[in-house]
Amino acid sequence: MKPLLQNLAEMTAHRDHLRLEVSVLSTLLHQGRDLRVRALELFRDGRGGPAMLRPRSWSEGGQIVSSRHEAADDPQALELAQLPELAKCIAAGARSATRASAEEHVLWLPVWLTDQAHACLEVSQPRPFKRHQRDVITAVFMVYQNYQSLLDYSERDALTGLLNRKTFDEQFARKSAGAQNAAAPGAQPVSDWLAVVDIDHFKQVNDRFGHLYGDEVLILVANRLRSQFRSQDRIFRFGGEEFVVLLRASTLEQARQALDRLRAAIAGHEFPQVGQITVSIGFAAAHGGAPVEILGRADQALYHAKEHGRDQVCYYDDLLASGALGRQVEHSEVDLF
Ligand SMILES: Nc1nc2c(ncn2[C@@H]2O[C@H](COP(=O)(O)OP(=O)(O)OP(=O)(O)O)[C@@H](O)[C@H]2O)c(=O)[nH]1
Repeated sequence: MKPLLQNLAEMTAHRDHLRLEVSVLSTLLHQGRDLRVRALELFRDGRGGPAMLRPRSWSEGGQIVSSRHEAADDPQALELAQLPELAKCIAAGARSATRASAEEHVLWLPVWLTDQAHACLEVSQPRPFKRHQRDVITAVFMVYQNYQSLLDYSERDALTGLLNRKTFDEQFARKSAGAQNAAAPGAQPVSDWLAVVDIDHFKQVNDRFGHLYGDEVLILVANRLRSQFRSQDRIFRFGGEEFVVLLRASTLEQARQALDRLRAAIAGHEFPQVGQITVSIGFAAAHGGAPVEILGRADQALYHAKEHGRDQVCYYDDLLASGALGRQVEHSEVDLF
């Protein structure tokens, strides 16, 4: 068995959330005989749907394995309410919950990031936890949670709390590589879309009302993006007044509708002092090329939306099919880097 300190050192060497999770589970697994460990992801089933959970990684035959499914499609997902002790603990913002029966003793440790529990570690064994054992498990968990929050901080934009560009570069490159591996015969069709959302005439907001009001608009638009999309969609602030959404939708029409709903929601919102603002959106399928090419396509569609009246959603393939891009790209000032 590896010494605990060595396990902790290995754990904090990871810069990737899933590897870090696997590493903490593997460390916890060494803290008792017949111990079972799981990391449960907490998510919502659709916008406003019930709180759900699903095992994302778990111990199996002395190893840690991870689910191959996305949270929303995971057949192992269940409603949080089915684990009432854990549901109560999360509702109360508490640090741990337990359940004891003749066959099993369970300890749940929710992972809190700011004021939200995104995941929960579950440790169980057939006998009660000894005091020392529970203290060690809790201490390992605290190191994990602190490190998670540092990692999370480095991945986010300070103003809006959305994921930052660096995180986009890392996650999108990884996702694209995964999609290419999954492009085997019989694999599920990839149904991700990449949208670039850009506030129209944002410079005027700053010029007329000042940077503080400009910042406020950015925060409110970010909040709107968060509430408009589901938990499996990823939202990034790319810099300035530009946001990128990686959207999961089964069809082109669903993606278009989701993006147009966002556009209409922003256009219909009265921003304090500033009044009405609009956004232009360009989007493209998030597969069929290198990340930089996909981003370039969405950017070209955005550029077209800006050039043709703003406050609209444009899809790259539509523009290509209609010949609209051929003319535009020649004069394009779109900067890919
Ligand atoms: N308040 C605030 N402004 C920012 C921030 N980052 C970038 N900006 C401003 O965003 C503005 C972007 O302006 P432009 O790129 O000219 O675009 P625009 O005025 O939105 O025009 P279109 O995109 O063509 O509709 C500039 O005035 C930047 O100073 C920020 O973090 N806070």
